[in-house]
Amino acid sequence: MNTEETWSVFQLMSFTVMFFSLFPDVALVTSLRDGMNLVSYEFVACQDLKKGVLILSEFAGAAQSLGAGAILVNPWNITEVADSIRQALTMTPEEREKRHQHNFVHVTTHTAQEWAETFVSELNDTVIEAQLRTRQVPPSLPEDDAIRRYLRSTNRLLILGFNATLTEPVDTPGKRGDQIKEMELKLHPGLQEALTALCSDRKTTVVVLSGSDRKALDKNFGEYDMWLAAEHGMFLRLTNGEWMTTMPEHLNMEWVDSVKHVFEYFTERTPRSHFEPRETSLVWNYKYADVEFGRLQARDMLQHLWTGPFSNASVDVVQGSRSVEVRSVGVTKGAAIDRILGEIVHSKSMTAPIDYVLCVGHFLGKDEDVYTFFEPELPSDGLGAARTKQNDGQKSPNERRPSTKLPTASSRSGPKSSQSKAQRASTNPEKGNPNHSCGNSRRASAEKISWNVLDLKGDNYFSCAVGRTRTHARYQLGSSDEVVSFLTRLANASP
Ligand SMILES: O=P(O)(O)OC[C@H]1O[C@H](O[C@H]2O[C@H](CO)[C@@H](O)[C@H](O)[C@H]2O)[C@H](O)[C@@H](O)[C@@H]1O
Repeated sequence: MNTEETWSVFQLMSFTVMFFSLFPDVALVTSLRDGMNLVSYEFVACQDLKKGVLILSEFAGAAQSLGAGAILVNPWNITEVADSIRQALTMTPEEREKRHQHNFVHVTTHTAQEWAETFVSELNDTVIEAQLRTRQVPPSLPEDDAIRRYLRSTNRLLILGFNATLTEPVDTPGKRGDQIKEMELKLHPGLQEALTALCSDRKTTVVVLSGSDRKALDKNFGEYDMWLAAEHGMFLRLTNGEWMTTMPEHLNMEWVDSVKHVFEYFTERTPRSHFEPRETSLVWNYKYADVEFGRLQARDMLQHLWTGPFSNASVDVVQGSRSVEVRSVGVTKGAAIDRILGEIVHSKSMTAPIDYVLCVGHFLGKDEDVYTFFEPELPSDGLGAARTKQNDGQKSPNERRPSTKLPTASSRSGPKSSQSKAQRASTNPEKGNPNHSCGNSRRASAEKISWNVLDLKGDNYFSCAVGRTRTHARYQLGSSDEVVSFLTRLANASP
């Protein structure tokens, strides 16, 4: 482009901005096909004063991002277009303001910089996914070695997932019908004895770290002497204590109502699917539905979500093999474990390092960060090098397990812990039940613990994925039945 051409483009842009800012009450974009339609964005950007209304063809690419504030029309439908013009011209100032505000936030936050960052982040996600695909299937959990090392250690930590780790397999013959009826997660009946024994061992700390809500964990594990970490670790309690929150500060939950609405819509239209509302995430689950239909519905649902509720929200969408989960950015098991560990060490007044960690779960990809948290070295295949969107606002990979010197109530207010918040849990899952009344999460002790909290000597760490072969875990087990059998062996081996 020569100087003259550059100047003409500049003049044209200035003219567009001036024109859009001063004159129109309404912009009517009726393209029959359109890649994006930049004019719509320019129009929105210029409406700070006039709050003009955008009528936008549903065939324009911009409809996906500005659809929430614009009036969307099918340009072939002349009556609809005419109606929308009337609607726009007679719209109340409040409605104009609300619609404008929604789109203005989108235009001003989705900048070129943001686009570039998202692009790189998604590229990284793709690399990680590809690496996971080609990653070798990890070997089976070496049970004998895991038991031998367990017996030799003196301060052990067992981190157990719940769903599909400690529950009965869905496909157990004769059990499927029951599961469909109840849709509720239930502890595998074969586990009670082993769990009781493991939990009552003074050298062992057991944590159930689950995406489930507090109520589900209370119901299934309330009688054991263990730690419960609900909602991917956002809520924590010792079973004889009260729930506390480990939630990062400023967790944005404004998206919840609109996503709920879409989930309810799809639940009604997908037989045997169900929707699990939690406090920090929402899950639409189609594991009992027709899988093919469920997948089609999930795809359709995601399109709805991206064009509507997600357009301005800072959320992570985690697609499971039979579920769609939406969480605020920053809600992962790996992000929470640091804070959980801090609380455990503090509460137990530990004076010796944890010398054995077993971490077993059927965790979603985003939660696999809990496996890598305890790795003494970051993976050398580059998996740890990518900073993905899910990590935004959390630790960078190189900080992934920095806290071997863990923490005190006071040291936890350092740079990393400044994201966590000691506060009373905001909502009581069982209203009216005094046993669940929310408690103060952290004792404000000034005492400092400056020894290494973890001393796993490399080999005293067993991360194990259940029913998954594409994983960052070191080992795998086929199903929760195998978990039951292993935990039973572990419990029986202890003196
Ligand atoms: O957090 P947990 O209690 O240990 O459970 C692990 C996850 O279970 C659920 O996801 C799993 O089942 C889904 C179908 O029901 C499947 O789509 C997904 O791939 C599985 O990982 C649950 O939806 C997650 O929130 C749990 O974290």
